[in-house]
Amino acid sequence: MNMVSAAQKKTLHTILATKLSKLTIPPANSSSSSPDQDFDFSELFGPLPSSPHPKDPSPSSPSSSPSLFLGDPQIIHNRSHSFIGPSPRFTLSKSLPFHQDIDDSGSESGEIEGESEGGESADINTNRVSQEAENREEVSKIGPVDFEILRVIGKGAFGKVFQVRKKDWNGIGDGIFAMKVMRKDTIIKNNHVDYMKAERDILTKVVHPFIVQLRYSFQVKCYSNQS
Ligand SMILES: Nc1ncnc2c1ncn2[C@@H]1O[C@H](COP(=O)(O)OP(=O)(O)OP(=O)(O)O)[C@@H](O)[C@H]1O
Repeated sequence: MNMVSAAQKKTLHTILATKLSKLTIPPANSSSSSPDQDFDFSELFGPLPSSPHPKDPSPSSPSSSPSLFLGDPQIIHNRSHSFIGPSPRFTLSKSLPFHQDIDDSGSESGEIEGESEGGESADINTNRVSQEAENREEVSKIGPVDFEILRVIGKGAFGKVFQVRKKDWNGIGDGIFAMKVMRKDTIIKNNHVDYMKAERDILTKVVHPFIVQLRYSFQVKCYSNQS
């Protein structure tokens, strides 16, 4: 058996050490000019309330500093989609039970789409068929004003996810939801429209204890911050 001599080992270590010392880690934000621009929804929701702890989502928490909510959530893993969405040969249903275009007059570009997915504590175990009928009237009124933004809970390739509380206007019921907000202009620009519609359709229709159900989806006009 060939044994590596101590001298050879030392040489290998030296080569390895030289190569490693030349490795550089690029700064996190060096890849694009303004990647967070697509994830800034302050014009829609205003500044987020301070709530550093998920169990204490009260906006009136006195101890938090502004940076806790103005900053982004801790990103554990960044994904980047390089694919171009599903093939257009799949015809997607337009008559989604929970989908409503709040602002039909707005142009596609510049609108912001929000989707509310039942969070863990939201009641998503009701019978969907009867729920559809029950909620039809409710759905016609659903929009951003019906949700109180509590905190940012995540960021994906296409949008930011907020923890929100549904307001109990008419005694219909409130609850904690996850609201995913995406910029339609970015989705269109990146050719991800079919992908987003497929995700919306699938999450609306699939009822499974391991898959969050999409309860509402709506779009609003983007209010640009022009100074
Ligand atoms: N219903 C939810 N309940 C709790 N957290 C959620 C929920 N939906 C999303 N999140 C959090 O927000 C993050 C971003 O979600 P999002 O759906 O935008 O992207 P993703 O599924 O992680 O990745 P991709 O954008 O590649 O599909 C998730 O990784 C998760 O941490």
